[in-house]
Amino acid sequence: MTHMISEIFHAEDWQEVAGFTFEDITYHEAVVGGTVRIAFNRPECRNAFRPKTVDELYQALEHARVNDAIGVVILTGNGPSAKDGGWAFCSGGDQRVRGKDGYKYDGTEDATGKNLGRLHILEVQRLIRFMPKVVMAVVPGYAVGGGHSLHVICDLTLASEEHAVFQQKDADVASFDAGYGSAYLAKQVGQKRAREIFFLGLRYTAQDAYEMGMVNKVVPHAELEKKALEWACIINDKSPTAQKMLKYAFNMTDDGMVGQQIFAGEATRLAYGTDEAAEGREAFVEKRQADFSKFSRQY
Ligand SMILES: CC(C)(COP(=O)(O)OP(=O)(O)OC[C@H]1O[C@@H](n2cnc3c(N)ncnc32)[C@H](O)[C@@H]1OP(=O)(O)O)[C@@H](O)C(=O)NCCC(=O)NCCSC(=O)CCC(=O)c1ccccc1C(=O)O
Repeated sequence: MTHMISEIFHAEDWQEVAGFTFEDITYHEAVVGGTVRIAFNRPECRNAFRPKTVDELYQALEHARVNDAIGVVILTGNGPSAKDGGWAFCSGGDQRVRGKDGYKYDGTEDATGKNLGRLHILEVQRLIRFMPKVVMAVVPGYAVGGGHSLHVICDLTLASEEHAVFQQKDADVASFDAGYGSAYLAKQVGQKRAREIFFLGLRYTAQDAYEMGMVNKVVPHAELEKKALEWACIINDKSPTAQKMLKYAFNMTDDGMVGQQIFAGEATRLAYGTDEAAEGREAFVEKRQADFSKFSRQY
């Protein structure tokens, strides 16, 4: 018997990525190739993340990041909840395990053995931000708190017309995403709107979020995952180098020296592919003076 992943998941389009035994997420690769689907799998608590969830998410994202066959990562939430039928992308940090120093592992899960609290969802945010792939948030229900921040940091967001709810409740539970979740949000929707979203913590529909500029497309719920894979295929049909450089170019204006470093690193890789770079390397290895005289100064 096939285990149901999510009511709007199309099993024929995906195969499970081998080699992992995840509990809090599911991880699939598209049968057509080029795309992976990573999904929160705790629908009974609106896909809230505990430290174990974040560890698994980081592992899957890192696996996708270094896989050169992958161009698009779909990040979504499985559902609905068997308890009450509710849908969620992610409702942020699991408040039941929040301690004074961050979110706590239960019992033996803590690799340090010291039961140190974690806030490593921020490491996941950076992984999404800096990976040379298009990351698409596919929001079938609540995107709240740290879950809202995750959608903000993704390159694109598709949202369920019927069930998506965008809400920033950090301040209700005395938390604050003072990084991308707020400052980058303001770049998307404007300062007044971003401040409203955080200071009031109101609920917004997919259509509201689209009109504000933080959602790319509002999609009927039943078609959400098909549309996401369709968009992923369109993205993957284009030049991988162009797509990678575009993502880094979009990031660079907001990412300071790190953004410059990442963009420049990829420019260096492109330069390594030229005859000019080969001459520099070969001259060193052959212990001779490099001859760059035949190379153009065209710009
Ligand atoms: C999401 C809701 C608005 C949905 O409401 P509703 O449909 O009425 O469902 P409920 O009955 O409330 O929920 C069903 C069930 O799920 C449990 N649950 C929901 N969310 C959580 C959660 N976040 N943690 C634990 N449990 C959750 C709920 O208790 C119910 O359980 P039952 O046993 O069935 O009763 C609503 O659920 C809601 O408001 N949820 C809480 C949203 C929230 O406050 N999220 C945390 C915000 S803070 C945060 O995410 C910080 C993250 C972080 O690590 C961080 C750290 C440092 C800097 C930045 C960040 C960052 O923001 O990323």
